[in-house]
Amino acid sequence: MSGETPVVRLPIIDFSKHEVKPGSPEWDSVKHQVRQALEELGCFHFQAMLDQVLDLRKPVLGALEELFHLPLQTKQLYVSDKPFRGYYGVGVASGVAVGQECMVIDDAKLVQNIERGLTTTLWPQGNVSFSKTLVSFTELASALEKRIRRMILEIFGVEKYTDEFIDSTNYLLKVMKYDGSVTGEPSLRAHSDQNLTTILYQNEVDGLEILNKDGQWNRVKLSPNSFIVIIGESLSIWLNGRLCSPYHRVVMKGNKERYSIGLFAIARGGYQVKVPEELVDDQNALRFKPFDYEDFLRLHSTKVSGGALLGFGLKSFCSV
Ligand SMILES: O=C(O)CCC(=O)C(=O)O
Ligand SMILES: [Fe+2]
Repeated sequence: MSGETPVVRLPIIDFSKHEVKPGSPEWDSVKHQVRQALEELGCFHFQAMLDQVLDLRKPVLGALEELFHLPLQTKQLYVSDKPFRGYYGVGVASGVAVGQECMVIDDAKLVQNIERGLTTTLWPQGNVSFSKTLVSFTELASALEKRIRRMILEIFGVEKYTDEFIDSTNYLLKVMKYDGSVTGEPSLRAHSDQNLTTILYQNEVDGLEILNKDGQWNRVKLSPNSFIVIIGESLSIWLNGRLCSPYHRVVMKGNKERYSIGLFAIARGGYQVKVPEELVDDQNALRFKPFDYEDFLRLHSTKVSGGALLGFGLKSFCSV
C-alpha cells in the first residue's frame, strides 16, 4: 500500500536573501507565502542561505554517522536522570519502532549539554569536532526558528509577544537513524509534534510522509539544501486553534540508511502557554486553558521515541 504513496514537493520558501528582514517588502512577501503554506499544510521547506547550509551539510551528516556507528553498549551509556529527556532509544523495547534509533539532547542551546552531557559520555577522551558540529547546527536552526516564529506572530497580529515567547523556549535536539527497510511498516509512527515548532534536516534518503487535508499520505520529496519546518500542537494551541499541526511519519523503502536531525522548540517548564487575548473574540471563543508543558509531560508522555515531542493528547489536556 505504501508503495503507492504519491510523492509531493512542499513549498520551498526562500529566506536566503539578506534583505529578508522584518519590515522589508521581501519580508512581507515571504510572510504571505509562509501563511499560505502553513494554512494549507502546516509545514514547508525553508531555504536558508546556501553557504550556511553547505558549510553544515558534510559535518552534520558525518557526525550522525559517526555517532550511530558507535557500539550499542557505548550509545546506551547516554541516559539522563530526567524523565523523557536526554536519552538513547533503539528498537521497540524503548518504544522506538524497529529500525529507528534516536538520541535526544535537552536544552541544546546550553553548550555543556552537548559537550559534557553527550560527547564526553560517548567519547571520554573528547571529540571536539563532533560537539562543534552539533553546536553549530543548533545555533543555525534555532536562529531560523526564531525568524519563523516572529513571522507567524506577525501574521496573526500578536508580534508584541514575540520576545517573551521566544525567551521561554527550550530547544531540544534529536538525532535519528532509520535502517533501510523491506517491511513497509512505518519506522516512525504517525503522530503530530506536540511542541511549538520543529526544524528538520536530513541526508539524501527520503522517508518522511505527511497526511494532507484529504486524509492522504504524501511522501515528501527531498529538497537537499533546505530545512523542513513543521508546526506543532503547542503553537496551534497558543494561536487558539489557528494553524494545524500535520500528522507525519517515516516509512523507509530502499535499503539505504536515513539520518535526520531535528531541533524542537518547546515551551519551558514554568512558562504558561496561554492564548493571547487578541486571539479571542465573538467569532473565536477561547478553546484552550493555559497550561505548563512540563505538567503535560509528567502526566501524559511516555518515554518513547521522544515522548516529550511526539504523541498525542495535548489538545485534549488543555481544551476548555
Ligand atoms: O526523521 C524525520 O524526518 C522525522 C522525525 C519526526 O517526525 C519526529 O521526531 O518528530
Ligand atoms: Fe515529528
